[in-house]
Amino acid sequence: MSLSKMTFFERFEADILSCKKTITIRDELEKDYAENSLVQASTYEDDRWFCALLIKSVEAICLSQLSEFHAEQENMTLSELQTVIQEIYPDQQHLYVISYELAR
Ligand SMILES: CC(=O)Nc1ccn([C@@H]2O[C@H](CO)[C@@H](O)[C@H]2O)c(=O)n1
Repeated sequence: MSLSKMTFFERFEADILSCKKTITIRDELEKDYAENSLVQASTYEDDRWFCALLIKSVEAICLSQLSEFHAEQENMTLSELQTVIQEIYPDQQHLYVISYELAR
């Protein structure tokens, strides 16, 4: 079964709802989202639902491949994104780029 729920840090909620953040980068434990499936998004801090997302793709990535293009889709600079990923997933080289659209 593919996953049907995803949590985000609350600080990213506004960017997701305004479509400024259209990808998330996750590890092995959170890669099993099916393309074209609907996923319910809630905040990590208090598990508050805030939107439904339509999964567009899930692609494996090596940290060394992280680019300005990914950062743009995160509404961050590349160095901000590298810092965030280092904080959430220290020492992990293999991650997954999950792209999504806001479901309306
Ligand atoms: C709350 C939880 O369980 N996990 C995560 C993991 C990641 N992210 C965000 O995805 C991007 C790349 O990782 C960055 O914008 C991250 O901050 C998130 O919001 N929540």
